[in-house]
Amino acid sequence: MEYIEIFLVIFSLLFLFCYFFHKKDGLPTNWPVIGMLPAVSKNYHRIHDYAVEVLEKSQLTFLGKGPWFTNMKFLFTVDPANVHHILSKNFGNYPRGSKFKEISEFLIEKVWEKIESRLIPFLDHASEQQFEIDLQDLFERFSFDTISTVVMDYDPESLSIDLPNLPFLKAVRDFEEVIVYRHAVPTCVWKFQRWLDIGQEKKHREAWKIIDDFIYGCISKKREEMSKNSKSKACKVGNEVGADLMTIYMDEVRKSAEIGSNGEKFLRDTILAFFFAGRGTVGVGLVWFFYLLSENPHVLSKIKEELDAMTTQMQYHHTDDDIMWNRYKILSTNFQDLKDKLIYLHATICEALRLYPPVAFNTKVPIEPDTLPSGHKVDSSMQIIFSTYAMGRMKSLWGEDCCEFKPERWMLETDKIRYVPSHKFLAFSSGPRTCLGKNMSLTVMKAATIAIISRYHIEPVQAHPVVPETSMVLHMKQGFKVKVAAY
Ligand code: HEM
Repeated sequence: MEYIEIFLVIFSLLFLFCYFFHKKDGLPTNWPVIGMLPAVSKNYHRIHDYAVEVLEKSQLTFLGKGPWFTNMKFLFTVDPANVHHILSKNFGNYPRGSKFKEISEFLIEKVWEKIESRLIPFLDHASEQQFEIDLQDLFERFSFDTISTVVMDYDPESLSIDLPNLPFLKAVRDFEEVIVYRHAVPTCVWKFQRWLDIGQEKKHREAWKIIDDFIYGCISKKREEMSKNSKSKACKVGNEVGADLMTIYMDEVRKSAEIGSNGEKFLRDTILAFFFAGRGTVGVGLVWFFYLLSENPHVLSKIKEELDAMTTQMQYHHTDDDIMWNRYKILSTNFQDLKDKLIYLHATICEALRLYPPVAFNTKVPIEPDTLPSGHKVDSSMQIIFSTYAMGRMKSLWGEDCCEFKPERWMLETDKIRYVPSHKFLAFSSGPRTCLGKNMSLTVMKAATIAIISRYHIEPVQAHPVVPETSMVLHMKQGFKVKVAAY
């Protein structure tokens, strides 16, 4: 038999095999040898929405398998009972202890400073010159500068009029891209690439060096500053207005015998963890929020109504200059007012984070074998994946209108916020590992929203569909192009 005939026979057999064994229920088929690779490859470009379809059809939990040689097993779940079990009840079995302090509200003044000194001048300029801007890029730069200032007391000024291309910003983007790549390919593949120092792994090494040098540079600069003037504002810690996280943690390292000689590395790791956790997430949260507002002008009007009512009702006697902008400023730097009084704005942000959670999925690996409330057995050979994106879009959890943007679902009739347990609204995770920047993020998002909607009209100029990228942080695939006009 000629080779071509042998090939045709094998091909026909494979075709018949695929035809008879292909599952007709819309769930991915687990093929011999290649596992679920075909279904995943076919839907990779729309992986988040594919997760919604699969999990809706499989009663909220689905067991996925990679090619046999990788021995990859994944349990995808959006079942609130499983989430509660893993992240709270049996937390010890799904490790990584928290060594962080919650970011405190006193840092909000630094946030407003960034709004006034960076965001507003840029938007004024864009409005005067009438040029198109990518709101995603703008918010990424805004949150990059804000988080750097809050965490390291350093403003990289990435949000300047000329939108500079900073090596550190690029290194951070490269680094995040490689992390996603490592999740997507078998461990042996990326480890081999690392050994050869090629491709994504070479990029990772180079990016890591830039980030490492930068963070250590900031630490030693801060040390110098502190030793030069030990009584300066920067050295006062605790609830002192103006202290950044690095200063607070340096004080912790100085006091703690346990950290000892690892102090420098502890500081680097802690600063990095905050930095990575906060940098992309806030920007992405804001861009989806503004996209949803542009699609739902009635919601924007209601936020403005609430804001107007607040600023006119509240008596800010302690300001001499009672112009509107100062009222917004006072409101936006009052942590308690932002938290308790702007109920509709709060509901709107929660609703946006439900539909477009900045951290689209999260993974855990059990230490010991365990049985989840859904009956699924898990062990240490298995990765458990929570799709936060899919969880916000399950009909069984949020009702038939789950894909609609309805801030009212977060409100009680008494105009109070409806309590939703964190194992159902997973945007900030749940249990002892809940996001430590949650309150800060909500505050930053509210302050930025107040500043923007009170001054500008935003007009989308999208010529393409707005869709999420296949990545852990839910970026928009092609950004969000808009024009701004000052009122
Ligand atoms: C809208 C914005 C944000 C969202 C949606 C978000 C979401 C999350 C999620 C899902 C986790 C859990 C990750 C895991 O289990 O591995 C997390 C952890 C964390 N987040 Fe955020 N985050 C946001 C903003 C921030 C900000 C601004 C900061 C601080 C600058 C921050 C600091 C942290 C830290 C330190 C952790 C790790 C907590 C621990 O390990 O105990 N986050 N965040």
